[in-house]
Amino acid sequence: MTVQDFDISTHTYFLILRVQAKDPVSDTTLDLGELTKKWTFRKIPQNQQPTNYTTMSSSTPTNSNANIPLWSAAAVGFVSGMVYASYAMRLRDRERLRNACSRIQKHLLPPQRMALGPVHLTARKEKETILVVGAGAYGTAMAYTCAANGHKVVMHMRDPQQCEEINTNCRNPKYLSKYPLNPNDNAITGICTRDELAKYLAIPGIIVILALPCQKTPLWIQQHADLIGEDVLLVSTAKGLYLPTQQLVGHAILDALNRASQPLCFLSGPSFAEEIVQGYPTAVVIASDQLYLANKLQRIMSNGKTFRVYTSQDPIGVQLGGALKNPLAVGAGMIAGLGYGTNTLSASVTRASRELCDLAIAMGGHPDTIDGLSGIGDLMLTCFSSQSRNQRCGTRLMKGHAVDDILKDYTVEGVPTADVAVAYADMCGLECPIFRTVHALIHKTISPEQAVVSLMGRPLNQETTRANYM
Ligand SMILES: NC(=O)c1ccc[n+]([C@@H]2O[C@H](COP(=O)([O-])OP(=O)(O)OC[C@H]3O[C@@H](n4cnc5c(N)ncnc54)[C@H](O)[C@@H]3O)[C@@H](O)[C@H]2O)c1
Ligand SMILES: O=P(O)(O)OC[C@H](O)CO
Repeated sequence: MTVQDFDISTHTYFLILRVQAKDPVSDTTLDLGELTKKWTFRKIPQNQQPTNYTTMSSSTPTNSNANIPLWSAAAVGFVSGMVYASYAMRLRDRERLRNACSRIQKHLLPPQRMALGPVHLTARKEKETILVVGAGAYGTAMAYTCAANGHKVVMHMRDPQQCEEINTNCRNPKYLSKYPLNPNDNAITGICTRDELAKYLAIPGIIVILALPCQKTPLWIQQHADLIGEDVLLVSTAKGLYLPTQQLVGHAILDALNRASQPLCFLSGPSFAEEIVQGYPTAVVIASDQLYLANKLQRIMSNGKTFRVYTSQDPIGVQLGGALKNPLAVGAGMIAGLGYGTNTLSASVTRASRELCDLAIAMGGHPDTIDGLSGIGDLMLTCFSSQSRNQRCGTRLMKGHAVDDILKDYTVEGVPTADVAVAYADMCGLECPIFRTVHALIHKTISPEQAVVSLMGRPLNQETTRANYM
């Protein structure tokens, strides 16, 4: 941040401020705004002075009087803001930088703030290399989003034919095949061999988006741990709880790497893959213990029009919200499969949201996170839309389809996650009647008729009583 120039004459003060800062992540200079007007500081009679800010005016100086104390106050404001901003930059914290810039702006009158313009941390300009692991529906949507923003995107998949098709015809033959994979003329490359994977994973600064089903993610990581450097940024999009060890997927990834830490982010929120590619405005959240990692991905993936990324420093809550909504969406589908109507669905989703909050908070999530995109937001999306595979699975189960047949047709994270959710509820001493009923219906330990009686016939109580605790 630099003061380019200022000039003080007896009656008039000319300020030309250019406000810049260095982005610690991209190492580029960010333009935060510019004050190019000539400001005149004039003395206002005591009884006309506003109480809480320094008065300046951009009118041409005529009879205005010099007012050194006012200028001093403004200068102190700017300098304190700059000191705070340089401190923020040392901390590599863009939020603090934003706050520092707001502090500077507080010393300006509203029209002057408008002249300066809003404080924008401009979008990252450099292009990244991004490796998307998994060429399913969500991997394709993630690759598309990153490629549309101009990044170099490579998708890794197991199937050589699928890979060939992507590289020759620019389409994923298995998922979202209607959409050409060259948004903004930036073609996505397919790779399928371990050697190619090793080559890309060795690129300094490579970002790896993991778009595999939750139950497959730790195994893939374990098989490729030797290729994944300790500074490779991993972004998990899996929305599930890992059944073999009953872990959050992040913990399972670290165990699979056999490392205590790794740059790791979690992307979650209400986002059907196809709607992303269709360009329907979509908002997601990316969480990391290290906020700067989430901030970095926020700038890489957001596009200002159709894809908006929020950041979070609650990776536990974001993982729990995205995973636990899935068995509840299976339950919503069961209601449709049993032929019930909107009363039943609305009541069930409302009570399900209470269970989701109670369980996620008991397991370490933050309440605000569960109220957000990765909790209630995604619960709404999947419970109310038959686009949801979890929702469709519930409907098919109630129509007599076998769960194994459904799982052969498509990924349903809610099925294995229901088992872990019930284990978590036991560990926390939570009643969670909807989770338990969905789990029992999936495993056919109760009939649909018994399920209705067990939910509707529970002891009567107040709506807001935290009766969920056993
Ligand atoms: N589809 C969506 O709209 C959506 C939205 C948000 C989040 N998600 C989450 O993203 C994750 C992936 O879901 P999806 O919809 O892309 O699933 P999908 O079934 O469409 O695709 C999964 C892909 O993973 C590949 N795969 C499976 N096992 C593998 C292994 N062992 N090694 C390598 N590749 C393997 C499959 O071949 C397939 O290409 C899930 O956790 C899901 O909840 C999906
Ligand atoms: O199709 P589903 O049920 O796996 O849901 C996909 C995503 O989780 C929606 O955000």
